Amino acid sequence: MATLIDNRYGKARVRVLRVFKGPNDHHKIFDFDCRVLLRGDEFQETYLTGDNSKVVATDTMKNTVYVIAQKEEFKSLEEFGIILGRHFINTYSWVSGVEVSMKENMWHRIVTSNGKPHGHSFTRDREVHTAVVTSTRGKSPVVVSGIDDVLIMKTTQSGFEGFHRDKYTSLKETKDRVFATVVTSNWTYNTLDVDYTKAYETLKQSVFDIFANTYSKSVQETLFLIAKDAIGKCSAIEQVHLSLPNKHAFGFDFSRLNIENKNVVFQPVEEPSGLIEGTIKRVHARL
Ligand SMILES: O=c1[nH]c(=O)c2[nH]c(=O)[nH]c2[nH]1
Repeated sequence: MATLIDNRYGKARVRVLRVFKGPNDHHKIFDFDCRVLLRGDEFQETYLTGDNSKVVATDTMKNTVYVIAQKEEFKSLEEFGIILGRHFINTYSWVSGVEVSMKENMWHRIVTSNGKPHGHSFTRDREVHTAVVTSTRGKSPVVVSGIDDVLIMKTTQSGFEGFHRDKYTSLKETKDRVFATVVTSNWTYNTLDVDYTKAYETLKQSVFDIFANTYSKSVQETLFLIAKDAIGKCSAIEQVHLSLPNKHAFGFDFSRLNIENKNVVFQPVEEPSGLIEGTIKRVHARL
């Protein structure tokens, strides 16, 4: 005997570039990858008997992404995910839930030699904006926003001292090291009335401000301070998860060559890296 205990299905890696065209060729773009998954008891039938009568073809789901992207006005990926989830729930009475997961490539306006950000020419680095919108029939959608692949490095004002030592410890204490990481974060909200773009920018600015302006006693301490700063600055953010690999760049060992180490030449090491993670939640004041 075998029984189906869970299922969901849909289309993944639907690539969309949506251009909102304003006056004077001033455009706003959303370049993203979208995954839509449907849930519903009646979808069990196709797994159990091959009866497809209630199956919304994944091809239809893919087409729907493009139709909604063209038809609707949205100011953020999060808003797009909410609209798309609502569409599936309203259109198919047997759909009980929809999960829309998106990854947006973050393009920035090219600044030409006149010093002004260009209206419709863009450049991008690795930064990715993520959003997962979970819609359940009869409930409010749940939004989780995130940021991935932001590379940052500081070349001083970072140390690591006073850590536990035992017979397996060889690491030296330092007050002055290179700190490089690739930021991955996601966060939840305590309200449905959110300016998602502003929340994203606030979180990113907290990463930059704390990282750049605060002496780091450990990656762990920096992680907590970033999340605390973002929670303090954006009242809609309820909880922040951060994942910070410690991309080591060790000082080269000049002693073997009898040459003075001036702490200006380092050996970046791809593997292994430290991996520091934490989840920080808002503490609500008791009334
Ligand atoms: O900031 C750090 N935290 C650690 O836990 C750790 N462990 C390590 O070897 N180096 C570091 N650096």
